[in-house]
Amino acid sequence: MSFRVQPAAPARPNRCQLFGPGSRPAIFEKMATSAADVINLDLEDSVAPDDKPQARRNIIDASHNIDWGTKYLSVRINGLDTPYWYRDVVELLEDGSERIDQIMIPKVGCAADVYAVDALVSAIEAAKGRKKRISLEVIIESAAGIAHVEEIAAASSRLQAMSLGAADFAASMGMATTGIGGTQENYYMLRDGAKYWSDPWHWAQTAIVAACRTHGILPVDGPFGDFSDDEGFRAQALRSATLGMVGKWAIHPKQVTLANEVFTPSEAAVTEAREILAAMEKAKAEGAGATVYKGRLVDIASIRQAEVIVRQAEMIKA
Ligand SMILES: CC(C)(COP(=O)(O)OP(=O)(O)OC[C@H]1O[C@@H](n2cnc3c(N)ncnc32)[C@H](O)[C@@H]1OP(=O)(O)O)[C@@H](O)C(=O)NCCC(=O)NCCSC(=O)C[C@H](O)C(=O)O
Ligand SMILES: [Mg+2]
Repeated sequence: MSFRVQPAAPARPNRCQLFGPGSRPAIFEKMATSAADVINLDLEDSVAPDDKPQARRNIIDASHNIDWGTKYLSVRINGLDTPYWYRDVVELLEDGSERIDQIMIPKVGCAADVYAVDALVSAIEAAKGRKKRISLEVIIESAAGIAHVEEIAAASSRLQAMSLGAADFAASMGMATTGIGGTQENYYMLRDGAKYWSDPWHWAQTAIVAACRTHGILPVDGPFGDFSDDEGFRAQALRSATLGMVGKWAIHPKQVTLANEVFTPSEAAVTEAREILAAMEKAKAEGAGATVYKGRLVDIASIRQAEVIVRQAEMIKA
């Protein structure tokens, strides 16, 4: 291990982030009673330009009047290249209730983007005497974002989560697809005439996970656009979980259960992790640093792997 200890990510469940347009207040109550851990009310791309002022007011009202229970309540502001973002932050934090937990910044391209929002949030919090410290989350969804992912992860002590936004990412990278996540028809290897599909999102996800884990941030997989394809969603989410991501967005309520299922460690996985920990305790007592569990090697690194699963399960139960 490096002399610089890897910081822990925030200990709160983030298995599913359910999105809804700020211009569609009729669904806010449904979002609040959903099983998602995080709610993202949107002011950005799901809201038409003319509707943005009203969408802000809808979200401000909802922060006062809707019972959001234990949900982590996040609002996606507009990008820093638009004329909207500063009013989003000012109105939300001057007029919105203390129930707002987090601001999501889209299309972050460098650390200074996060710094700018942090500075504005800090000034409003101080001026208004807001009690709760607002956290930030960012979306990596551009070539610049992925190129600067590590400096972005280190940009602010407010930063808690980072998502991959597959749609804008594909556009910014010039990828030849209109698909949002999942298998892409033309991304395959050919062997003996048979196609083997590969995962074009894998490298970006891995870069995000590494940056997040280095700086104690939650890595999250973004949207899966085809909400009629449950199996496609599940496959994408399982790959993300295997890579170290903690959750995934839902752009339709039917995706919430799927995400929660994948990002909640199964009883079998938790039992196995606990058995590995017990086997290693026994090995340690016998003076050994490694042992055999179900015919395979487990050693001190296996303790750290098993602890990831047990910690995740305990945090979700708490
Ligand atoms: C995708 C939708 C527009 C679909 O809405 P709708 O046509 O109403 O769907 P259904 O008729 O199937 O709805 C069934 C019931 O569920 C309720 N509903 C719908 N959506 C939501 C929701 N988000 N949360 C809670 N409840 C919802 C309906 O009211 C129906 O209820 P009932 O009548 O009582 O049965 C819509 O789902 C939607 O707007 N989704 C969110 C879109 C969004 O926020 N997009 C932004 C995030 S993705 C993105 O930005 C890309 C990213 O940045 C990137 O670059 O990758
Ligand atoms: Mg986007």
